[in-house]
Amino acid sequence: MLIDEDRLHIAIQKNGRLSDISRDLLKGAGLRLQNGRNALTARVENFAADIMFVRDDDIPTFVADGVCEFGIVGGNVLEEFRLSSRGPAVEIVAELGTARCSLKLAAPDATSWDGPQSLAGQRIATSYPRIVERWLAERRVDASVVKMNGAVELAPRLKIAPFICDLVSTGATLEANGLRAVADVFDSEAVLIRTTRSVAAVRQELGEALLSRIQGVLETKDAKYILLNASSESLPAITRILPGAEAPTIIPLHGRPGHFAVHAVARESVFWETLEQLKGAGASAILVLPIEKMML
Ligand SMILES: Nc1ncnc2c1ncn2[C@@H]1O[C@H](COP(=O)(O)OP(=O)(O)OP(=O)(O)O)[C@@H](O)[C@H]1O
Ligand SMILES: O=P(O)(O)OC[C@H]1O[C@H](OP(=O)(O)OP(=O)(O)O)[C@H](O)[C@@H]1O
Ligand SMILES: [Mg+2]
Repeated sequence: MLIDEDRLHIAIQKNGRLSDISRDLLKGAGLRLQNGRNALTARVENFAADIMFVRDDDIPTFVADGVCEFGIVGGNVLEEFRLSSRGPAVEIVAELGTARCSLKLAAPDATSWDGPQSLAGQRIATSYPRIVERWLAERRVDASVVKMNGAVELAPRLKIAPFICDLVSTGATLEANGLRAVADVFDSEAVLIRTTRSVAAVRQELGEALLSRIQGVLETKDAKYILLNASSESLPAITRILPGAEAPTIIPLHGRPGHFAVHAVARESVFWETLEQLKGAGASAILVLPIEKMML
């Protein structure tokens, strides 16, 4: 497939933790991908866009160079790229609230730790040398950083370095390797990035359309439509409880003076506890409905 000037190009991870997240987000935005899992590119059937399936480390470069207008990548990979000399021709246009993890400094359980100065003169193995070097410089600690591309947790056992700095979410990998986290270096989540290079008008327009759809998907992720009935006295308390709702619509109930139907979009998760609170405040006939699409 040749690069087509009239189509958008979106870089996503081929195989790994971000692959399904990225495909699902594009699917949620209504994009139907043509090719299967093994292709390196896919044409979108119903939107003028092509998808590139690449290693996550290459995604910021593709977007910064303008080869792809959009990409989905971990904030950690983007930050490491931004600290490189290639310059920041990339902007974050949406935080995806998923693939949350932290880059943490860790050491074998028995290693003593009295704060960052414990690292002075030590070696630290990591796949994110620039982030770690910045963290050390901010704390004026002089330590050496050893780059490893994977299996960083093995470094202390292999005597490559007594400390590591790697991604942690549940902590199970650290525990399995007899390591404990001693400091948080960088918190990360998946992000949608866009090139800051100028883009041909047709692709600029496609980009705006895609972004608006993706923002709609993110807005509706936890959003629910709530309907309930309430008396005029209970309305103030009820509207205070509605989670993340903007001004609700309040409609008089036919044949029941002083009683209203309340319709509201809740932007946050609606838990059973919230329904119980609403009921306690005088609401009845409470319905919580999923929202399929939203465009603001
Ligand atoms: N344990 C985790 N929990 C949540 N998110 C994670 C976790 N580990 C990594 N991530 C996020 O997912 C991204 C991709 O992780 P993955 O392990 O698939 O990358 P990779 O092995 O470098 O893949 P590639 O082959 O594309 O280079 C990471 O950069 C990070 O943002
Ligand atoms: O705290 P945990 O929940 O145990 O997760 C942390 C692990 O997850 C990531 O690796 P991943 O599983 O993506 O495998 P990889 O090393 O092949 O990238 C990361 O590099 C850690 O090794
Ligand atoms: Mg990678």
